[in-house]
Amino acid sequence: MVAKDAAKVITLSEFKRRNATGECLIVFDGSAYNLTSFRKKHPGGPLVIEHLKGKNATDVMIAYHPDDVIQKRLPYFLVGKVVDDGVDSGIESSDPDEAAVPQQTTPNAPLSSVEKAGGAVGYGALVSNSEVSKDYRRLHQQLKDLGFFETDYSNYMREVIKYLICLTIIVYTGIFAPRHILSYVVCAATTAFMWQQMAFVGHDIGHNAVFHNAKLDYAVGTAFGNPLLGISIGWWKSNHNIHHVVTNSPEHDPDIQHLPFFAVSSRFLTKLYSSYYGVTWDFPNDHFAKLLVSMQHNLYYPILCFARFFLYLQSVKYLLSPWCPYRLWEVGTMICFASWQIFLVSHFHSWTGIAIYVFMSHALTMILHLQITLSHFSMPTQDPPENEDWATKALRTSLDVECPEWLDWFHGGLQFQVEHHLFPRIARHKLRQVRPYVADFAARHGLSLNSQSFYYGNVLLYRNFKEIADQVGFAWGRIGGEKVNVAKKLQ
Ligand code: HEM
Repeated sequence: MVAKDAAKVITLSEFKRRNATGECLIVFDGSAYNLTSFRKKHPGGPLVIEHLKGKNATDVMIAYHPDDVIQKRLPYFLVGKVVDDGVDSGIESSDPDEAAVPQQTTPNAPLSSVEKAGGAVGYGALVSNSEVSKDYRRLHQQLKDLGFFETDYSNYMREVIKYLICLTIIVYTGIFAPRHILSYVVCAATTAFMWQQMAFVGHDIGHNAVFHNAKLDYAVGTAFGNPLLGISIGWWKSNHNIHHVVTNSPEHDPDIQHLPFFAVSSRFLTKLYSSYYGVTWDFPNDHFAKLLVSMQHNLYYPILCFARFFLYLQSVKYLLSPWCPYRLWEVGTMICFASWQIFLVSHFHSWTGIAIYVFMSHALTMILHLQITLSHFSMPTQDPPENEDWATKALRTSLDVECPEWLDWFHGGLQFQVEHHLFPRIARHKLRQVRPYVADFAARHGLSLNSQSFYYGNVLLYRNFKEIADQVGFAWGRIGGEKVNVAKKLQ
C-alpha cells in the first residue's frame, strides 16, 4: 500500500465540495488524490477517471495498474487522508431520480459527459474499505504471488503457429487453388476462424496482459492486430476499458449501447444520454428504433452476421476523432488490412466468389460477437446498490460460460468473464486455474458466481431481449391493441 503523509487530512465535506466545483478528486485506500490536471494525460484516457470522480477508486486502481504505478506515481497526487466530519457521511445518492438532475455548482465547472449522464459510479464507501474490498485485495496479491499475472509465452507461440497455418490456407485457397466455389468457402471459413482466434489474443494485448507494458502491448497489438483483423486496437481499448469500469450501466457502458438495433435494458426505451458517445437517444420518438427493438429477439442472430461491418465503422470514426493519439500509425495499419483483403479477392475472378468470401467470412465471425455479448446481455443493468464493491459488481454483472477444458480454444478464455472482470490483467490462458479461487471468494461473501452453459446463456439472452421487445410491442399498441406512451409505461 501507498505510504501516506499522516499529517495531511481532508474532510469529507471538503472532498465533496471540491469535486462539486469542477476538481477531480478520487479516494484510494481512505486517502484523497487530486487528478484534476492528470486526467487528460492518463494513459487509460480521461473518461475512466471521470467515472470515478468523487468516488472510491481503490479496487479499480488495483485491478488496472502495475504495482509501481500505485507505489511510485500515485503518491504524487496525494491530498490527504479523508476524515468524516459528520457533515455528510456517505457517498452521493445513487437514487436515479436525484442522479438524473446533476447540479452545476459554479459557472466555471462545465458538466462532464459522465455528469450529464447522471454522475459517476464509484465502488464501496468513501472513508472505509469493506470486508469484500479487503478480501479482494488479499486475493489479488495471492494470485500475484502464485504467478498468475505472469505470461506463459509458449501459449502465444502456439497461437502464432496457428495463425501462420491459417494464413497459408487463406493464401493457397484464395490465390493458387483452382477457381472453384469450394476454394472460396474454405478461404472464407479459415479467415473467419483466424479473426475469431486472433480476437482472443487481441483481447489479452488490449488489456496489457501479454507484455504487461502498455506501450509495448499497444505497439505489437496495432502492428499485427490492426492489419490482420481490420479493427483498431486503439478504438477497442478506449471502448473496452470503459466497459470494464462501468459494466452494464445503460448510460455509461458502450458495450450495451446498441440503439437503434437492440435495447439490452428497458432503460433504453426512455430518453437516455450516453456519456461515451455524448448523444441522447430519444427512443419514444424514434420509430425506426421501435420497429427494430420490437423484433430484436428474432433479429439478434441475423444482425450479428453483419456486426463486423459496424466495428470497421467504429474504428474509422475513432481514427478520425480528435482523441486518437497515434492516428497516422493506426490509419497506415488499417490500410494494410484493406490492401490484403482487396489483393486476395482480386484473384477470385468471379463476383459470386467475392460475394461468398465477403459474406461468409463476416457472417461466421458472429460466433465471436455472440461469445462476447453472452456474458453481459442477460445480466442485470439496474443501478447498483449504494456503496456496492467493485468485486461485487463484477460478480453481479458478468456471466461465466461453462465448457469442458478441451473446448477452451473455442471460447478463447472469455468464457471466464467473471474472473476476467475481477482480474483484467491476467491473461486468458490462466483464468481456468484462477476460477476456484474466485469461487471460494464468492462463497466467503455469500455472492453468486453466475455460470451457464453456452446453450442456456443464449436462452437467457433471448428471453431478456424478448421481454424488452414485448414492452415495445405493447407500448406501440401491437399487443395491447391501444397506443401507450412507452416512457410512462416503464416508470
Ligand atoms: C480513477 C482512477 C483511475 C482509473 C479508473 C484508471 C484506469 C486505468 C485503466 C482502465 C487503464 C488501462 C489502460 C490500457 O488499457 O492501456 C489504466 C492504465 C494506466 N493508468 Fe490508470 N486509472 C486511474 C488512475 C490512475 C492514476 C492516478 C495514475 C497515475 C498515478 C494512473 C496511471 C496509469 C498508467 C501508468 C497506466 C498504464 C498501465 C500499464 O502500463 O499497464 N492511472 N488506468
